[in-house]
Amino acid sequence: MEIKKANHIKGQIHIPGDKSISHRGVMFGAIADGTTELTGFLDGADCRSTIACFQKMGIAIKQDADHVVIQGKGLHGLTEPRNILDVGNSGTTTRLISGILSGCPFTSTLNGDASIQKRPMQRIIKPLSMMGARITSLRGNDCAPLEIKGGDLHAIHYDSPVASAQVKSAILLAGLYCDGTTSVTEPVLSRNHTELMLSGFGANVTSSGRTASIEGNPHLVGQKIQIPGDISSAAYFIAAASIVPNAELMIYNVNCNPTRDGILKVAEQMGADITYENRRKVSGEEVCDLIVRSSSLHGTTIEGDLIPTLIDEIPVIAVMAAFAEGDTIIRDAKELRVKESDRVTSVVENLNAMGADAIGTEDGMIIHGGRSMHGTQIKTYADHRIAMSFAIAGLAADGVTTFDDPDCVVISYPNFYDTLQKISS
Ligand SMILES: O=C(O)C1=C[C@@H](OP(=O)(O)O)[C@@H](O)[C@H](O)C1
Ligand SMILES: C=C(OP(=O)(O)O)C(=O)O
Repeated sequence: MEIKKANHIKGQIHIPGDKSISHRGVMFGAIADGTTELTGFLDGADCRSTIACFQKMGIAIKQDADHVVIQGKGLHGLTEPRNILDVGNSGTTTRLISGILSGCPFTSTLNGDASIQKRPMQRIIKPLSMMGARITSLRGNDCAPLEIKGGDLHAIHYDSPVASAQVKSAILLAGLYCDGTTSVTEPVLSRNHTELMLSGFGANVTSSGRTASIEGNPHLVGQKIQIPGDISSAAYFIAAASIVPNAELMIYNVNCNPTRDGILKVAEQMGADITYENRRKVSGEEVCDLIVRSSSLHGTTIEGDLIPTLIDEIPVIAVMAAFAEGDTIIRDAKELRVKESDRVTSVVENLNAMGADAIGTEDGMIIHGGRSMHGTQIKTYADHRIAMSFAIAGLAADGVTTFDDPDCVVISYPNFYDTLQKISS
């Protein structure tokens, strides 16, 4: 894959389904009674890992591209898997499924690729163990592989030290298997797809500020769910249309849930030209169409409550910052260091290799924008978001940009390069 400097961007695109919502649709469908039908499902490697895990526990799931039908067996219908559950590269699969497995009276083992074996799991092991699950990190390093012996849980209130929807969701899902109310308070509110979707399936979920609560033993009923496009995937095209001259791009069907829309706020704060059309609600989620045109961007500060609303978009925001005038400061984003790669290091290293002036900090980075940028071979660290972010940088940099592992985009956006080619020239 080679990316060359683009002279303009034009067109209309539909981006693939939201990854977070796709995972949840499969998981909640599996533990609901009856049929769940998902349209707009993200046919990416991470969501396929989630499907495969539930198939191994006796759930019939048929997938045809972005259409998925799940024959749910109810809260207590999963069967003990005969083999290891392979979570692949997916942190969301690992942490959410652990919440469900904690409630199931059998033993299971989760494992995944080299990246997942380095991601921190103590953050779910601790609260799920407090609820009564017996979870062992088999190599004693608080990472996968994990062995989970579930059953006999009790409700807790948990003050989470980390703003993480994966941690919150694991606890709420385990709470389904408890008598009474389970609740989680986060330091900063994280994405709320679990709360919205579980309540659509019939659970009694309430949210008040940074606290989400769930009543145990609900009757979950299969649903028809239309999954909106992923704002984390739209982010690459929002950035591209903002930094390439002569751009006008229509992006249809973007999930703009306020717990996910930080990229839009920050892009506008940096001077991006974004028009919103056709705001609507689809299957409980806010959706809109976007028109993005070229603009001249300037630096900004990104911190605090905004961080969880754009955590996965920081790599591409950093790229925008390198093409903006002035300084961009990103702080309170220590979580970047424990994603598919250490995204402080992987972003800063690649930006500087392209000619930018970026410095990594303990919890973020500082980018002195407006330097002259040139193509290079990008080190993706097998991280889909690094590959896609630097493909966008390549569109606005001089020369040619290549990648050591371009195919890692299959995790969240298999057709990424096709769509990029279609709209840029
Ligand atoms: O719940 C989810 O679907 C996700 C939550 C976020 O992770 P954390 O919960 O670790 O912040 C995000 O980075 C990830 O891509 C998806
Ligand atoms: C962090 C991500 O996903 P996960 O945690 O599910 O691996 C991501 O998609 O950027």
